[in-house]
Amino acid sequence: MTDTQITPDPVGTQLFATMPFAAELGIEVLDCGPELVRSRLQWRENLCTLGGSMHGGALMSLADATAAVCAFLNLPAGKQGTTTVESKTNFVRALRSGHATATATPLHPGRSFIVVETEIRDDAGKLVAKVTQTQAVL
Ligand SMILES: CC(C)(COP(=O)(O)OP(=O)(O)OC[C@H]1O[C@@H](n2cnc3c(N)ncnc32)[C@H](O)[C@@H]1OP(=O)(O)O)[C@@H](O)C(=O)NCCC(=O)NCCSC(=O)Cc1ccccc1
Repeated sequence: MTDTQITPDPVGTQLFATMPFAAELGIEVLDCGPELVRSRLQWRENLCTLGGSMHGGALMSLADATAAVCAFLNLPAGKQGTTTVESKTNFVRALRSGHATATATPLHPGRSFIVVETEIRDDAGKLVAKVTQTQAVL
C-alpha cells in the first residue's frame, strides 16, 4: 500500500501549523478528531540516522505532534491546552522508505492528565513504533 496522494484534513492542518517544528518537518494531516488523529511524514535522507533509517527523533516528533493534537481535542471544558510531561517509545522496525503514518487515540482523557497512545506504521501497515505519552492539562 503506497498511497502518495492525500486530501489533507483542513482543521488538522491548522492545528498542526500552531507547532512550528511540526510544520518544519513537513507533517501531513490525514484525519483529525477527538477519537483519532492520523498524520504522516515522508521518508527523506535528511531525516535519517545511519543506514538510511528514519531518525528516532523524527519519529518521536511525528508521534508527539499527533498526540498533542489528540490531547487538545480531548481537553476538559474551560481548559486551554496541553503539554507533554512523559513519553515512552518502542522502535520495533526501521523505516527506510515511504511514509511513517502515525495514529493517535486517547487512552485516558482525564481532568489533569490525558494519556494518548500513538502507533506509527509503514506503507505496508507494519508497526514501526509505539508511543505512549502523558499530556498535562493546562
Ligand atoms: C532490528 C531491531 C532492533 C530488532 O528486531 P526484533 O525486535 O528482534 O524484531 P524482529 O526479529 O521481529 O524484526 C523486526 C524487523 O527488524 C528486522 N531485523 C531484525 N533483526 C535485524 C538485524 N539484525 N538487522 C537488520 N534488520 C533486522 C526484521 O527483518 C524485521 O523487519 P521486517 O518485518 O522483515 O520488515 C528492530 O526492533 C528495529 O529495527 N527497530 C527499529 C530501530 C530504529 O529504526 N530506531 C530508530 C533509529 S535509531 C535513533 O534514531 C536513535 C534515537 C532514538 C530516539 C531519539 C533520538 C535518537
